[in-house]
Amino acid sequence: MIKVTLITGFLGAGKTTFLNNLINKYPDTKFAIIENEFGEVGIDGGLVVDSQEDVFELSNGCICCSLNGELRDVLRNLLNSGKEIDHLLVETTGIAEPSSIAAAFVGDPAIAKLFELNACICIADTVNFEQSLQDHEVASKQIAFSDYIVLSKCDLSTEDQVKKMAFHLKLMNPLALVEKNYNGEIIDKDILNLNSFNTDKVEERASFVPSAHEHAHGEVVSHSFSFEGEVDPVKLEMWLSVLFQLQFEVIFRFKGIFNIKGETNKVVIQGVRNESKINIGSPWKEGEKRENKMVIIGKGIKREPIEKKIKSLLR
Ligand SMILES: Nc1nc2c(ncn2[C@@H]2O[C@H](COP(=O)(O)OP(=O)(O)OP(=O)(O)O)[C@@H](O)[C@H]2O)c(=O)[nH]1
Repeated sequence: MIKVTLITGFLGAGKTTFLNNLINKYPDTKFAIIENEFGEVGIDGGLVVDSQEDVFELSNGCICCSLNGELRDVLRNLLNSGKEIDHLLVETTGIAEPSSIAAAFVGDPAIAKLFELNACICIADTVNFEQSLQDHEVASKQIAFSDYIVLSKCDLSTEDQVKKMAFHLKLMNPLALVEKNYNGEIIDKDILNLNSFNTDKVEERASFVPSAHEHAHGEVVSHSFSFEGEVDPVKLEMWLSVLFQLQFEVIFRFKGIFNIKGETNKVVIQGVRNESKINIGSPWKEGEKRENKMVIIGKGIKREPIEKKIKSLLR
């Protein structure tokens, strides 16, 4: 299995700088890198530090739309090349939606068998981020989808600005870890093994989610819910399939841990665009409060209908 780390973030946020530092931090890891650029001529590939690495460029389009088929071809070619690869880094264009790229790794069984999506990292520029958020919805989608948010250019902002931004981002995406970064240096963390899509990691992060919370940024809102009771699996499945099929354009991220009727273990569900990933988590411990937890981040999502829906799931 080749682990995959997606690196997203708005235009000029510091993605290539971060990626280069990542490559330097792991000299013994054999990387393959996919650089996606929107213009006709790819230049980011040339900016990657170590020419020893296999750099694939997907230019003149954005992987999340027109190039998704091409991404699949590159992945297949990578496998067929017979090259030894430990880890794949995918740097998206600044205007890409990471969820649709992630969906290629989760939704295509041939790819999912060989590539394991490990984490999605968003580089958020402390200097220009507020403006990008206001002007471009995709900047919110990148934050909403990521498991790990790195604040870049902290050396160019005041400590107070950085603190405020970190606080704000945690409200926007209560599931993500937010870290400060100065000049692209790598934080002292095992970035290649964040394992954010693993069931136990989702469970761990969910324990930090507030029980009831709403945070809005323009039209983008993040809702968290926490409720007791046994959830009916058929009703839950029906609701989520409708939600993911019909509303994936407005739901940027979904993660939930459920206490399902008749299940001795937690059930962990993650939404990646119109795909959902259902896993059996750890067993409920004796005496543990069997609390369902759910986070939904998206555009213009109202809280009340979901609260009503929750009640019907418990009946
Ligand atoms: N001072 C400072 N500059 C940074 C930092 N991170 C990146 N930069 C600079 O910001 C500029 C853009 O950085 P890149 O790494 O190319 O950004 P990117 O997100 O890959 O850019 P695009 O591919 O165009 O979207 C470069 O001049 C970097 O040197 C940082 O933490 N501090």
